[in-house]
Amino acid sequence: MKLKPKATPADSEGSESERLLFGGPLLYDARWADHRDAYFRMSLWAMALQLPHLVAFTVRLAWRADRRAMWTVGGGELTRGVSQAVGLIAINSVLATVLASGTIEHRVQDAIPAMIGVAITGILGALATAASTAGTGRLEPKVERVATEMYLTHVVQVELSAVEDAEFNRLMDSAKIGASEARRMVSSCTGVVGSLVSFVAAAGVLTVLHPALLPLLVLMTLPRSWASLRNSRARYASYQQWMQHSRAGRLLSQSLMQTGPAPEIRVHGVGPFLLHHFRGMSEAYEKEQSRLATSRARVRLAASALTGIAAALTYIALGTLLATGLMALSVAGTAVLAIRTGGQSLATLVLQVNNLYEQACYVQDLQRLFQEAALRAIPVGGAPVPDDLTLIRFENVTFHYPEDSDTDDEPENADAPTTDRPALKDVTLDIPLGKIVALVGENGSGKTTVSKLLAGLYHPDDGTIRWSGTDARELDRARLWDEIAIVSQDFHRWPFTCRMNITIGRPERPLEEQALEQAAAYAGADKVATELPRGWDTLLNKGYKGGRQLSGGQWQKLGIARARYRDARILIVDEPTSALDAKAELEVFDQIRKLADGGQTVILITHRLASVRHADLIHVLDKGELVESGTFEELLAPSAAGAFRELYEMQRAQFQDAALPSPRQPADAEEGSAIR
Ligand SMILES: Nc1ncnc2c1ncn2[C@@H]1O[C@H](COP(=O)(O)OP(=O)(O)OP(=O)(O)O)[C@@H](O)[C@H]1O
Repeated sequence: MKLKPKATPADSEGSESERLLFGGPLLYDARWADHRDAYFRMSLWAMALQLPHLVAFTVRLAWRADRRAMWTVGGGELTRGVSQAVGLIAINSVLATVLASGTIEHRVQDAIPAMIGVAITGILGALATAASTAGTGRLEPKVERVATEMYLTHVVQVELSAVEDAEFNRLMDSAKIGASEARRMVSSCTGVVGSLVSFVAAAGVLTVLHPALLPLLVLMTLPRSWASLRNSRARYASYQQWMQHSRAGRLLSQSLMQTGPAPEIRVHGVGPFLLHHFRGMSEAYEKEQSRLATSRARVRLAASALTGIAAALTYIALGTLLATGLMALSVAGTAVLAIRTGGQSLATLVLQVNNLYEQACYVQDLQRLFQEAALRAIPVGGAPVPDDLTLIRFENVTFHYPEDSDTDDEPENADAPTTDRPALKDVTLDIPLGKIVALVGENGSGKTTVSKLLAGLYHPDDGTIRWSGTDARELDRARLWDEIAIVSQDFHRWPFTCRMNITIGRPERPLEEQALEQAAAYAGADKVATELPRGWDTLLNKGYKGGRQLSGGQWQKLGIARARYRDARILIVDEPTSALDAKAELEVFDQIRKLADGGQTVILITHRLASVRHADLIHVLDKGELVESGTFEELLAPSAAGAFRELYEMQRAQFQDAALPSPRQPADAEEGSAIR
């Protein structure tokens, strides 16, 4: 049986909401599933072969999580199954003795040992079940924690390009469920062991009673097995196809709940608009749910009909054996019991195997994520950063941002001029250590990209970045990052305390109060903390008890203080003062200058050209290319007449046009009052 996700013509175009808000259909189509995901091509048989491997994976997780609990669960289930088998044999013995010839007193007396056996196996079974339940309860959360930790460890170790890749995100989504499914797999595995042992016991007893009864029992459960497996597979296929759509739906609902967009949602009336689209997308998903439910009901109906026929056949066979004298009445009684017990065990076994199968699909994604993350992991080790670092040089660097690995469609607007334009093209520039180096240029000219490549977040497609002669690719990335502190345009506003928002700049070091005070004073963040109700301990997360919100400028001061606290050799500041008032801006630039005087390298990205007056070197970028380099004076020299001078003139003209009105003279005032 091979399943493909359903793709209707409407899916291929996407709903109105998908087109309007997300630019196109969000469903992964069947064609995608065909070549991207081997799972959909996997037959049930191939999956069944995979199952032991996935069960072994979960057992290893359980082993890592809590060995004692694992032994308790395994031992408990085995004991339960064995006591059930022995119990059946004891019941058979009781029935045979009671239905034999002789006086009733004698027959009951003879049956007492077997009855005691039945009671003991019953008590043992109950104790074993209790032990197994307690063990499973202890093991499950631990397995989920271990799986989640492994998941997160792999995710944080991948390159930035992987985190930005839609296909890797899809895998992360699916594998995240794998971590919680691994937890459920523990109880399913337990259930499989328990029901398998019970079934084997009942089957053994049945075979002894009459060999013909066993195949009939198996026949009874086959249709149900087929139905369950088919339905789980359909559910998983649908989940995979709709995953991105569901994520987008969650995005809409979260946007409506978050504090960030809340003011705009209210003032601009975005709420009803988003709600409308949320409803539209939810309704589309509801249709898919209904389709699944209808298909599930059909499959189950067919399975029930087949099970009924098989049950009838089994009881007819039993009746025939009785009628023809091939089976004694006592044996038939035990057979009915064994069929019932065995049937129940088999039904539970099928259900548990089915659960296991469905959970294994997600756990398989977890394993795939581990493999993929290992392939895309940031390499560990490498050359140390040279001690005598004096210069970082970009040599003919060309860089394209990585494409999504699943966007192999032709772009709709193939003539768009920027479609394949590199973010940086053949850029050669120097960053001397211990200096202030400014990167300027229009929006999208490549300034931030230069800083990201410098920070080792990406590698060039062509060309080389050399740290005092050593190719940055060969450097140990952890050591390279140790040299760098960043305040990016969109630095993260951690939803933690004010103190943590600064000291998280050096998370590996114990908190240093003095360094915190210094870094805060440097960026003017000390005043921000003083004005907060609980000072440094104020939680900066408005939705929580005692949580506060800061202004954009106050946040920016924390961001700058964080980078300062990191105390790295190279400080990258990307638009550091965009939200600061004029006084704070002057103070920050003054501090940045002092840093360079103290030997720190500052990479300053800004649109305020007057602020780069004190830079030792200015690189001007345009459409990803370096167009000018020099000092402020050199770039403004009349002979230069380049991009920098042009931009600077434009900014200066804005201020010149807005001449300050002269203070009003008393005579003017009188004149004014006369006019009034
Ligand atoms: N993560 C990314 N993935 C794909 N393309 C990107 C990414 N970041 C930037 N770009 C593209 O790379 C080009 C250069 O962007 P970059 O952010 O370096 O410009 P910038 O000079 O810093 O602009 P701004 O002054 O607006 O901050 C732009 O065309 C931008 O769209």
